[in-house]
Order: sequence, then C-alpha cells, then structure tokens
Amino acid sequence: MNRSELVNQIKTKRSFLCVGLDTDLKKVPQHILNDEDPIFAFNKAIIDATADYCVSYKPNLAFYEAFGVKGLISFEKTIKYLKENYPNHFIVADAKRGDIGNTSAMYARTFFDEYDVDSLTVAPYMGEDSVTPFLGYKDKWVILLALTSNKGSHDFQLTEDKDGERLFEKVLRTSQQWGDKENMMYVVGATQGRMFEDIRKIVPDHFLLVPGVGAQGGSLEEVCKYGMNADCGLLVNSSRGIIYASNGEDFATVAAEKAKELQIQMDAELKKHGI
Ligand SMILES: O=C(O)c1cc(=O)[nH]c(=O)n1[C@@H]1O[C@H](COP(=O)(O)O)[C@@H](O)[C@H]1O
Repeated sequence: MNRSELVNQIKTKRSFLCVGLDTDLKKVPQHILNDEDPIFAFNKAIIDATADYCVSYKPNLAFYEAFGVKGLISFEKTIKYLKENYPNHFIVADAKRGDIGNTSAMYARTFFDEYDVDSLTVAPYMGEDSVTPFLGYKDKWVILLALTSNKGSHDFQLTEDKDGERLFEKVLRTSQQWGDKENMMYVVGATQGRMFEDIRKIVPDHFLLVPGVGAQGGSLEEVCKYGMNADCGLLVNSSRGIIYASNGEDFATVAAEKAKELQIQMDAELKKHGI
C-alpha cells in the first residue's frame, strides 16, 4: 500500500487505529482453545469484529514464534485472511529486525516476498547497510524504531552526544538519507507525550507508528495535539486494550466496542485538525 492509499483509507474510515494482534493463548477465552488453530481462530474473530473501526493490523511476531512452526502457520494464515478479506487494511509485521546487509536482505525477502505484508518494524542501530535492504520493495515500508514507549527508551535513545543531539534525533535525521516519507515511518511511543513536538521538528511529513495507547497509558489526545500533521501522519496502535477487553464468550463484541470508542475519538481529532 502506498502513502496516498493509506491517507485515503484514514480519511474514508475516519480512523487511524491499528489493532495489535498480540495473541497470547494464556489470555484468550477458554472456549477458543478447543479450536484446532486457536491463534488463528482468535485473530479471525477479532479482525471480523474490528475491521470497520481500524485501518491497520499489527501482529507481533513474538507471539507467533513462541509456538514454533505452528505459530508461524497461524501468522501466515492471519496474513492471508487479511489480504483476501480486508485488502485495504495496512499490515504491519512487528518483528523489529535488522542485521548485516545480506542477512537483512533475507529478512526483507521473508516479510515482503514470502508473507507479502505492507511494512516491517526495523531496529536502526546497525546503521545504513542494515536498513537499506528493506527499502527496495515497491509500496513496502520500513518502520524504524525512533523513540519507543518503554522505560528503557531513556537508556540509549534519550542520551545526548557532545553537541546536545539525542540519539533518537540522530536516528531521525540520519535515516532520512536512506528513505523518505513514501517508504519509511518511525515508531514513537504514545507515552512520550510532548516529545512528539521535537519529533515533528525533524520529520514533519512522515507517518509515525504510535504504540502505547491503552494498556501502557499513553494519551491519544496528547499524541494528536503534538504529533498529527496535515495528512494525519499517525497510526495509533492498541493491542491488549482491545483484544483482551473481555475474556468471555463476548470477547469479539467487546473488542469491537473498544475499537469503536477509539475510532470515535480519532474522528473527533481528525476534525479538530481540519482533516
Ligand atoms: O514496535 C512496536 O510496535 C512497539 C514499540 C514500542 O515502543 N512500544 C510498543 O509497545 N511496541 C509494540 O506495540 C504493542 C503494544 O501493545 P499494548 O501495550 O498491549 O497495546 C506491542 O506489540 C509492543 O511490542
């Protein structure tokens, strides 16, 4: 999916919600465990219930790889199901990859040729030759970690060099020589609040993938106030806050209600910003 298609989806659906498919068999409703592929059964129910309220899905590979080959089959089935039934939803594979060039090229092949997802989260710390192999694919995106939502973001990302430039700022500035707003997004945690102002000084036009609303306590209002641009420029993710809102038989209906609540708030934010 290219940038203008994504922006159109956001404007049409009045939503910039990304539902996180972090499917944990310890948290899914008991009855789902009777299915022969409980991860896929859970994902399918969540997708069917929430698709009207979101523009994107983000399966996190950790939750699939944890079950070995079986988990990867559930991941692949989920991607196929999305592509066949909801082809206008933007798929993020959250795998946080990145390695020396020839290895990154194989990761790129895995996610962009084999699974054919729209985008992949990538860690920037091995530098240019670890990131550029992901950038040669038409309408595919690298989502580079910039300022993450967790406490540990302070350990490296917020440290300053001798000229006062913080590491996340260096990542944003330097990586613009590798990709552009058509093929690169950045991860910025919803918990980072006013820091979005500093991010937007360096990357005013890029899309930001923003996890941390819901279970991690990030504020959607603050993210929009400091992070939204003229094209919206935000994909806001919530995983646990939506998919585990109920662990009873009604889990999909309750997930839909949670997604709808966020969609309504997002519509209001888009209007506030004249979109
Ligand atoms: O790359 C990510 O998606 C990510 C980056 C980050 O800084 N913080 C973060 O929480 N994430 C992911 O976003 C999701 C957040 O899930 P919830 O906290 O349950 O909404 C998880 O899949 C995390 O791995």
